[in-house]
Amino acid sequence: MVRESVDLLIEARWLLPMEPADRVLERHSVAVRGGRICALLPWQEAETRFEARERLRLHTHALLPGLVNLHTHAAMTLLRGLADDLPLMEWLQKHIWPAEMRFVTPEFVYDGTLLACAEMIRGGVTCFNDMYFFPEAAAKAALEAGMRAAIGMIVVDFPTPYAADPDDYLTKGMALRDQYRSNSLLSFCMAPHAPYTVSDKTFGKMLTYAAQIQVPIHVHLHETEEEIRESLRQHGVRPIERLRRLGLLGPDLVAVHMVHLTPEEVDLVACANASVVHCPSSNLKLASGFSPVAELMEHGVNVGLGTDGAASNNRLDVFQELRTAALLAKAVSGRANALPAHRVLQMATLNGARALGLENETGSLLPGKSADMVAVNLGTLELSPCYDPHSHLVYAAGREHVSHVWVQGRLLLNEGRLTRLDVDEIIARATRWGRRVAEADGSAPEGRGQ
Ligand SMILES: CSC[C@H]1O[C@@H](n2cnc3c(O)ncnc32)[C@H](O)[C@@H]1O
Ligand SMILES: [Zn+2]
Repeated sequence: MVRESVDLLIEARWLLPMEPADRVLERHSVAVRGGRICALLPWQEAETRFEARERLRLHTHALLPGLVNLHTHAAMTLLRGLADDLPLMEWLQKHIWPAEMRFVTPEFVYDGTLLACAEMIRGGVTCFNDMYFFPEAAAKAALEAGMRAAIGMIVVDFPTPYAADPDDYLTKGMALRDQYRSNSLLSFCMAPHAPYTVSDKTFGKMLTYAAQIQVPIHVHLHETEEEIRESLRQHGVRPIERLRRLGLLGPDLVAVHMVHLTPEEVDLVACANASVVHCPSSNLKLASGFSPVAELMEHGVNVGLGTDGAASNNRLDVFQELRTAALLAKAVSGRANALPAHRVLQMATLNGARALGLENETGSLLPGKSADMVAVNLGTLELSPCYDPHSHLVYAAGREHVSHVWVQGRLLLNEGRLTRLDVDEIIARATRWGRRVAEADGSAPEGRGQ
């Protein structure tokens, strides 16, 4: 019998395809050809059917789709730890926005995003949904890192070093999207920052553009009680109702945070088929509150997971979000069976891909999809024995157990080592930025050995 040739054959102890959420394939292989998954089959069958150019035996590992970080501001790695222990508006207005006005340039965004990519790849993330200034620099860094990214065409209704006014933001975003239109790793989102920074008129324009080019609309929404109070004062309605009236509440909406929701709002979001991004660590750290995630999911809402930026988390660690989301859902709903491990993993993979309109490309291990995958070693001291790989991935493992990462079949992490990125160079650049920011902030870190 003539064997079919493939580029890569990976034998994994456990394959977790994520479709359906709780499926576990034991002692199965994944065959990859031309950057795509071509088959999932038992080790023995793979052996007889395929002739592999390269093979990998991961006999203590779980292999699953790459994690999707559904909301981040990647370049904020360079502002990590600058202002902690503050509520959202004080954090933004007194610390983060002034620092961004002063330091954010294309170089800052490129260096910060590359640092974020290195951190995320080491943590098993293959795709991130970004919202930040100078998105052209974020796109360049993501491509250099070999990651999949959804780049935000951002707008706020005030001038920043990136753009002068809403039309300027939109023109720049649309030009960037045109430039990368046929790139297989980059997709785009319309990204109005939040209800308190974007006017009705600007939301209207963004909706028109988003419908024209068929991209999701990525926005912070119902993050704090204060946001809702301000909206009631200024617009007479809560932000979700305001967006509904403006026509934004629909299947293309990717609403980040959604912490404070009435039962009627949960119904509205579900009926609209909108997606929600749950960012549990950011919500805890900024004391924003607890999103009713289990309730949203029980109503059929597509909920993904995000880290938010490194200045409000302070890690870009989706493994941490998996565990925190699972534990919080139980405490918030009062039910220990709320959000079982396989469901949380599906949130961080397939649901993220769905929200970005990428579910035919990534988010699960199915023949025909891109080979965006992560291997996690469950054979270590603290993870032995393993009865249930879903359980271990959510409740016991951490990003330190990620061993291999592939995007489009290209190996980005090999036995814990980044294959494309120069870690020392990334650290050196981050340290230089750190010195500049700290000097301006009056807290130069000489005493910390830098
Ligand atoms: C328009 S670029 C993105 C903008 O968002 C800021 N930001 C970071 N984290 C949050 C958050 O949790 N809520 C609202 N805004 C946030 C970031 O600093 C940039 O200014
Ligand atoms: Zn955010």
